[in-house]
Amino acid sequence: MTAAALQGELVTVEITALAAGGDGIARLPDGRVLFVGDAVPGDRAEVRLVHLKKDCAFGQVRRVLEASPERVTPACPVADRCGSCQWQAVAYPAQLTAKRSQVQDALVHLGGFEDVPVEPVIAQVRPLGYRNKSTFPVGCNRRGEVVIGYYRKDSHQIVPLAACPVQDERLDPLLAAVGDCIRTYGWSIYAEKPHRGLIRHVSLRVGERTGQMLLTFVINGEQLPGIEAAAAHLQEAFPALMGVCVNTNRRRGNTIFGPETRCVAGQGFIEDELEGFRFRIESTTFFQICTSQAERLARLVVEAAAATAQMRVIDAYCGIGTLSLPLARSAHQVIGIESHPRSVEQARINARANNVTNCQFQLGAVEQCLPGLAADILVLDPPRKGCDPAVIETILRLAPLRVVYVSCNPATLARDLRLLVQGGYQLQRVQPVDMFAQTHHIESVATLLRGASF
Ligand SMILES: C[S@@+](CC[C@H](N)C(=O)[O-])C[C@H]1O[C@@H](n2cnc3c(N)ncnc32)[C@H](O)[C@@H]1O
Repeated sequence: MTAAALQGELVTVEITALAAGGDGIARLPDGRVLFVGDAVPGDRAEVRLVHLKKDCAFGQVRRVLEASPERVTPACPVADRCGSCQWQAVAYPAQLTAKRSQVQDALVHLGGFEDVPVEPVIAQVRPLGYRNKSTFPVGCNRRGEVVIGYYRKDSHQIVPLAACPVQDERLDPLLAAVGDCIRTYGWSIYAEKPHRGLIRHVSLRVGERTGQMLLTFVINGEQLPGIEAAAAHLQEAFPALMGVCVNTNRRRGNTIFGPETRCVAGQGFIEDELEGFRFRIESTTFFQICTSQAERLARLVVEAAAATAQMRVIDAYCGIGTLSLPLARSAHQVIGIESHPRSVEQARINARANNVTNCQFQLGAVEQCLPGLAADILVLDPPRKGCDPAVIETILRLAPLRVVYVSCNPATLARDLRLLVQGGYQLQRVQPVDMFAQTHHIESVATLLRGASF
């Protein structure tokens, strides 16, 4: 009989694959699945067991005994500590293979599909330096010095960053200058437990195509003393910095942005280009993290929707209209639905500024707006939690010819596709698109056709 593994014990294992959350997968001698942090498929490693459960266990690589051929030196000097990227040590082609399996596995195990048409992942042209937005928590180290960086995995301890190789390199000097600015002005730093102090997060945005930048301080208060002078100083040093904003978030908890954003210098938005359109992007409006991949995604959605000049398209969860405007080129009419008021406002401005006259936007939850509409084609791009069951019921009742489902979460995608297929749709194709190189996250576009059972 195999002796039971103990917490804290060191075990030697072979890593066979990467799991959905980013950990490597191995097996304990008793057969239990072991999820291993910082592992690469093909590694033989000494692993410390940190948490044991009845049916699985969790561990952390302590020493790589034989490195996998897929193991590479991370581009980031703090990759072993920073919780933002899980796969910096995994060669990019192996990341893509793992992401495709992740989508396939979710569809098979969570969606109950047998024969799944998952295409190879569309890779990012630049797997580093692609992030057009970074939002960093701000804290103090033990010496009371201001630190800006990402949280360590499973903690709220900040790993200080001088630069981030995953973000657009034009944001690196701005990040350093923002740190200097906070120190110079002596603004107090927010502490979670006592819920005191001002500066909580800083958010940096850059237009990949335009180079325009936007800086937002998220504060636990209304006023940041001296912000006008600080902003003027930053704008002088960074001519591409279009504006500086202050967002007020007085709530406890992990939600980054509060409900109110004020522009304190310049303008409260940047512009970027996608598929020949120019989009306004504010600090709190959604815009895909990599503009060039967002463009590929938009092309895929337009292709999959295959709208003709007679057709009406609904773009549900439309954000600022980055899919609606490209869809409007071939459709008779596009109706966007979005619950975030600033995004709807921006979507309308974006349509007008780009001379798109056949797009309308409704403010409200898809759950509430969709039942009153009719469409030939439905595009869905919900947040990670996927669609509310009421939305799926409405889709089955409205019965559009095609449904194009864009998802950043294979698990909820699999759940919702299953419901649509049970309701009579045929799953035609699933195309994963990498939007988040160096992390375990993956975007997918699924195309469904209304079946004969309608
Ligand atoms: C993943 S983003 C997609 C945005 C857009 N399609 C794009 O590509 O930029 C999801 C959007 O859905 C919005 N949203 C979240 N829940 C919603 C709901 N129940 N009804 C309408 N919009 C919602 C969010 O505000 C966000 O803009």
